[in-house]
Amino acid sequence: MNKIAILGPKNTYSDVCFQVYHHKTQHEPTPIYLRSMKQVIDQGESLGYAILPIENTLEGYVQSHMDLLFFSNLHIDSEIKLEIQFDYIYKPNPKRIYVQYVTKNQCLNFLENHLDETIVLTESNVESYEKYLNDPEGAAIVPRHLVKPIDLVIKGVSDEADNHTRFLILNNQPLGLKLYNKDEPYKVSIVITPKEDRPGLLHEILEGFGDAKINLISIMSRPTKKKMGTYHFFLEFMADVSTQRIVETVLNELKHTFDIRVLGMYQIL
Ligand SMILES: O=C(O)C(=O)C[C@]1(C(=O)O)C=C[C@@H](O)C=C1
Repeated sequence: MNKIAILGPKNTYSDVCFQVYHHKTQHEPTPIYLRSMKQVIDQGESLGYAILPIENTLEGYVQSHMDLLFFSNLHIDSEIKLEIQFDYIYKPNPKRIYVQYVTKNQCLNFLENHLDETIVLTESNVESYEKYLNDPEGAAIVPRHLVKPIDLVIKGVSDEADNHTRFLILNNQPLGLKLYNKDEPYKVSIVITPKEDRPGLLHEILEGFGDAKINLISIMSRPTKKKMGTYHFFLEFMADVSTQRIVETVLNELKHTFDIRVLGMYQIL
């Protein structure tokens, strides 16, 4: 029986994503709740599945999570986007605000008005909630679904009301096109690493995709962490059965100059 590594404790947004994944696919690996995103990715490789929040409306790509994905052997199974809502709950005259490290960057305007309290970063939103419960002078930014009627609360503290996070469901299986709904377009995520450094490399990549009329969704560069000034490029684009051949041709062509790693060909659930 497969297991799935999820950022815990239970009821994090990653856990909500797992419930939605189960509902949409009827696939129910046993959830294993872990205390940090690094543990989720490390243990996901042996457990079979893992859930990784990768991008947010306000924060953009979560760079530390991207790096975890790049340096793992996991592939992308599918993608789920969730609405994210944060409220602030507090004890009278709080001295400390517990907030998860990605959540903090989604609530910067609110926190700017709370400079007298000490910000304590946590690994997950539910950890923030538990720390608040145990601290008589505590406050926390937490998902709305955790707030109880007895809590003192300020509702809606994200920088923008329309806030979404994109989660990747990862698996340790061999790479393959995973289609939950046939005939739907799918997304391709790849990492391109130049074999050597010379002018015009990025132009060559973009030209390859442009000439084939493949519509790129995003391109990001991240340090390879091997040598200062060396980067790999993370690209995402949409494809479907009619463009599958063209995509293969472009990737094969680029392989002459670049190391190409396909992270996944997957559907948005
Ligand atoms: O702490 C949680 O609830 C999580 O699932 C993690 C996480 C993240 O790291 O992006 C998920 C969604 C929100 O963007 C904030 C936090």
